[in-house]
Formats: sequence, structure tokens, C-alpha cells
Amino acid sequence: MKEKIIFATKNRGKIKEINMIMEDTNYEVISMEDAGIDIDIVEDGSTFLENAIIKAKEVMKIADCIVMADDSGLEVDYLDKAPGIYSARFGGEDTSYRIKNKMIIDKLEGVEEKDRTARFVCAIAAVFPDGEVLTTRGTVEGIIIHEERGSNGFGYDPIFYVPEYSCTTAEMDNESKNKISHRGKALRSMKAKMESHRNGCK
Ligand SMILES: O=P(O)(O)OP(=O)(O)OP(=O)(O)OC[C@H]1O[C@@H](n2cnc3c(O)ncnc32)[C@H](O)[C@@H]1O
Ligand SMILES: [Mg+2]
Repeated sequence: MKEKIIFATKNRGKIKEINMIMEDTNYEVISMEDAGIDIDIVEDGSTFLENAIIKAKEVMKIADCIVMADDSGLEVDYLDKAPGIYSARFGGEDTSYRIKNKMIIDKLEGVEEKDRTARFVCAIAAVFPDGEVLTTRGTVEGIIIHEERGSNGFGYDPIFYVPEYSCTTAEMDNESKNKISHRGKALRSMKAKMESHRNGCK
């Protein structure tokens, strides 16, 4: 039987991607919703990593299995790496991504191509019932384009263009995005770390 992992997120876009990446493991990933856990977690850390650990530990207080969490966001170099850890709250928590994306585009009005660099960052924390914490991080580099393109993915995907693939992450299917994304990289590193952890060599 597969070992259960609760993924401490309320973001359905993340869960979809994570389930695809974890499909070939001995773990069954379930969402907080599936686990019947409905708590609001205050993300008051000062880094992606701190926030990922906060989320995982908060859910661990009421769980009896491995808990994993992802804290991620968009860093725009021209905006001094904003919105960064405030990506979900940028422009207001309930503001639509159509508007958030437009706000980023507007802030970059007149900015040349070479200065429109950005990256998605993802930190993942896994907390084990014995208190052990494993962490990983992944990034993907891109540039902010001038209008939304594509309708896959979620959040800032429609304005995040990856030059090597000549498309935005919203124009990729989930499988292609997972291959190159911050979340895909961080989660594959986590899979490898958990494998060593299982074998007793930490
Ligand atoms: O905290 P949880 O419940 O996991 O869900 P969340 O949506 O609040 O997630 P974060 O706190 O980690 O904030 C991440 C923000 O960065 C954006 N983001 C993260 N990964 C992304 C991706 O792969 N594509 C597009 N936007 C992404 C996302 O839309 C959020 O605004
Ligand atoms: Mg959040």
C-alpha cells in the first residue's frame, strides 16, 4: 500500500502538477481538502523556505503522516525581485490573476527586453512524524512578456515566457511545464532526498 503524504496547499493548480510528478512513487499525495483539513495558515516567514516549513509544520500538528508544503512565487528582477514571497498577496489576495498580471506588465512599461528577466522560485519542505524536516528548492528563468499568452497552468504563467521553449508556461501542457519548472525541479529533488532518507542515509 502506498504511504500517504498530505500536501499542505489550498492551490488546485499546484496539486494537479504535484500529483503528476509523484505518480511514479510509493506515495499517495492527498490535498488538505481530501484530508478534511481546513485551516488558514499565516505565511509570515521572510523566505520561501521559511514559509514552506511553516505550512508543513502547521498541518503536521493535526496530521499523522508525512506533510509536504510548497511556497513559491515570481521574482521580477526590474522590480527588485518583487512580488517574491508576496506573489499570492500582490495587488490583494482576492484580486484576479488577469489583474495581477496586468499590474506587472504595467510596471514594466517601456522596459527593454533584456531587463525583463524573471524567475519562478519554489521551496518545498517535507516534515516527517518523527520531526525530521527535508527541504529543496527549484527555479526556472524567463522573461515577462507584454500581454498574456496561453490558458494552461495558473497564476502568473500567462506572462512568464521561457526563451528556450519559445512559449509561456501557460502555453505548455502540465507534463512539459513539470519538466522545466521550479516546482518540478524542487519536487524531483525532494523525491531523491526522500529515497535516501528511506534508505537510512540522510
Ligand atoms: O499557500 P498555498 O495554499 O500553497 O497556495 P498559494 O496559491 O497561496 O501559494 P503560495 O503562497 O506559495 O503563493 C504562490 C504564488 O506564486 C504564484 N505561483 C507559484 N507557482 C506558480 C506557477 O507554477 N505558475 C504561476 N504562478 C505561480 C501563485 O499564483 C501564487 O500567487
Ligand atoms: Mg499561500
